[in-house]
Amino acid sequence: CNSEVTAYIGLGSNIGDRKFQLNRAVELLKGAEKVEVTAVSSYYNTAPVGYEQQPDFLNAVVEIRTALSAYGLLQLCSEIEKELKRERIIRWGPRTIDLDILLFGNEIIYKKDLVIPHPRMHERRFVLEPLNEIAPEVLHPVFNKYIREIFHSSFM
Ligand SMILES: Nc1nc2nc(S)n(CCO)c2c(=O)[nH]1
Repeated sequence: CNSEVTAYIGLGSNIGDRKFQLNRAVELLKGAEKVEVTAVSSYYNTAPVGYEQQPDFLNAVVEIRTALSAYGLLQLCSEIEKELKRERIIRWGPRTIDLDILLFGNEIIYKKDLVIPHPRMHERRFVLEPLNEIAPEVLHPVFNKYIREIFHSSFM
């Protein structure tokens, strides 16, 4: 397995059939070239963070093994978002899905269009709870703390 990494993607949806939306995103990741889905967290209903005047989200985290580069994975995530936003079932109207790259192996990337680890993941229970469920022993390469430590310390 030349140059494959384990990466973690955060999924979030708060418009339309949220569960269907997350399931579709997982299916599209499973069907993607150079991507193997190795774990999917439970789906968590979470209160909106940032802008409160919107519906609750359904959030999850997916673990993948991938031979894609970080930019290749970013491209795949935006393709999946576009694909799902394009799909419309009349009764629900627009669908919303976000795919955020949380971790990409131990890589630290700080570019205008790509920052990894995700800069706000350590402040977000809607990320930490599903991530801790499937990857408590993963090390955050910037904080050098295990996900379970960050998750538990975020409730001090
Ligand atoms: N609970 C919750 N709040 C959020 N605020 C924003 S922005 N987002 C979108 C993150 O990409 C979320 C989310 O996914 N879940």
